[in-house]
Amino acid sequence: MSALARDRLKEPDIVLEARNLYSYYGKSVVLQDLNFDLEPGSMLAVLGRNGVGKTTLLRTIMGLTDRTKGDLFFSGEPLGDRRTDERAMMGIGYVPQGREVVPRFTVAENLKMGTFARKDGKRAIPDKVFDLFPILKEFSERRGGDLSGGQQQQLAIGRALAMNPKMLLLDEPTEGIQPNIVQEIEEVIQTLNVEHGLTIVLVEQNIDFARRACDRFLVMDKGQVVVSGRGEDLNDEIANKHLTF
Ligand SMILES: Nc1ncnc2c1ncn2[C@@H]1O[C@H](COP(=O)(O)OP(=O)(O)OP(=O)(O)O)[C@@H](O)[C@H]1O
Repeated sequence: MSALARDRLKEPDIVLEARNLYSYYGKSVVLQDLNFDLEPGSMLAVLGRNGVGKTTLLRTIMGLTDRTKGDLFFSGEPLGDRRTDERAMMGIGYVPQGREVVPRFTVAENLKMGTFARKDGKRAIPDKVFDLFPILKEFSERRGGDLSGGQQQQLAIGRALAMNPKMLLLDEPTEGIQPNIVQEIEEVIQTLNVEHGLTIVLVEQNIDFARRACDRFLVMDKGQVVVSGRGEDLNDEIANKHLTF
């Protein structure tokens, strides 16, 4: 273990830490020299125009890009050579863009898939999932593919919660969802963060929600962080300069 890794193990007060992080698809570099910390129970918004590398950041945290350089620590442990399934077992839950619900599986079967990444071997779907999303209980025998977009998003979040994660990565969870469900999903995200103390990394297009809900934000451009700060400091000037099309 490197000296840097040893130092990080002494600092369990940081859940996620990136130091000089680069990430590649094949030979193309996508993320360049990212540096950030995430405290336990905090929520980080990752913002930026299309194609700047937001999804790639989440995929890098999950070990789903071809190659990385630099350091990434989760609860003080280096993630560098860990496989994706090991990262899930360590407590990183991932809700990808587009949800990736298995359409032929029932709601209950989709949720059960989430439990396979539990360290404690428990296969029961935690009550918390149904408390947060009662519709998933009601529709537990329906096929995932028959649910509406908003219900599929709830299922995808529920599936990630079924593994009892320490940190949740959410990629544009309200994209393409009807407005009445958007508010419901935003409320659940805030509940998970504020009441359940879950650490969250949220890729988000909705600046108002990011400002309201997040402790910190990063704005990315061409694979780099161009502005970062506290959620409440996410102002119109930053939005106009880096986030409007
Ligand atoms: N699997 C891949 N192989 C090669 N290049 C990729 C791959 N996925 C993404 N890229 C490239 O990496 C860059 C960043 O893409 P990424 O999807 O991370 O951006 P994004 O900010 O999440 O965009 P969006 O808001 O559209 O989802 C883009 O130039 C994209 O073309």
